[in-house]
Amino acid sequence: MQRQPLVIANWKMNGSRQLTSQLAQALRADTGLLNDVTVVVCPPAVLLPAWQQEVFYDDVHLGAQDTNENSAGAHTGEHSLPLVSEAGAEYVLVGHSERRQAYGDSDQRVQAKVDSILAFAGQKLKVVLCVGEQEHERDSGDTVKVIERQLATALANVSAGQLAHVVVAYEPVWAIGTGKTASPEQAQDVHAFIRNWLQQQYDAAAETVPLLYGGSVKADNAPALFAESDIDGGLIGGASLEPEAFLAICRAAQARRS
Ligand SMILES: O=C[C@H](O)COP(=O)(O)O
Repeated sequence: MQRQPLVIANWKMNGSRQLTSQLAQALRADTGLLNDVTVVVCPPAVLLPAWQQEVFYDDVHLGAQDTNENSAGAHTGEHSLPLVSEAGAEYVLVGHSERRQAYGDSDQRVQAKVDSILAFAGQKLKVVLCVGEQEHERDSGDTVKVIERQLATALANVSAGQLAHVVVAYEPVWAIGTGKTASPEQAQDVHAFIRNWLQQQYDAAAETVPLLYGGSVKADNAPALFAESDIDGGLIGGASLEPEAFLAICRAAQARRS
């Protein structure tokens, strides 16, 4: 099955209004690219309104880096689904390793967030579920066990019908921001495992789920990663802050269509 390539920029706690204009202009200058590749930008939440002004043609899609599982209330510093949705987000990252490791996002909390996003306003938001093993878990041969646990918990309440609103991003923790990319073969092995696991749980619905690779993706390694059969695109951190590099990565994803 041909899935539309998908590339997501995760700016993390970086970026500015100026970079918003620069990246939006660079992306919009290549209209063919945006027809072939779904491009999503997840800036810090305070920059979503600036991005909303830049993408009035809906050619670039917006996402939030995280949300709280509650719809409102006394949660100082947090952002709710109604707030990020009103600010233009169509996608929400959930379970990024930086949230899991530094901000208390356990498997159970990730599950609660997934459930709240899919229940929100008639399923208008898409979940980008991040999974990945730490270096010591890979070294001890536990990669698949960790990924399976993360998938099984996060998707425990997700039906086959809801799967159309789910993207899975495989991000080996040891490859994030380190310059140590998984080899295309290592990444493809885990993506194939994820695809098979989804097929066992959801049958044919699993075929529609985009599987992204994240972890030190750059312009030079993207073509080989995106040439793998189960790597439908990428979740890009550092390189998404450099318009030329990010465009080159998007073009590497576009090549999947030829
Ligand atoms: O969300 C993005 C990932 O954490 C990858 O970050 P990176 O491209 O800087 O390694």
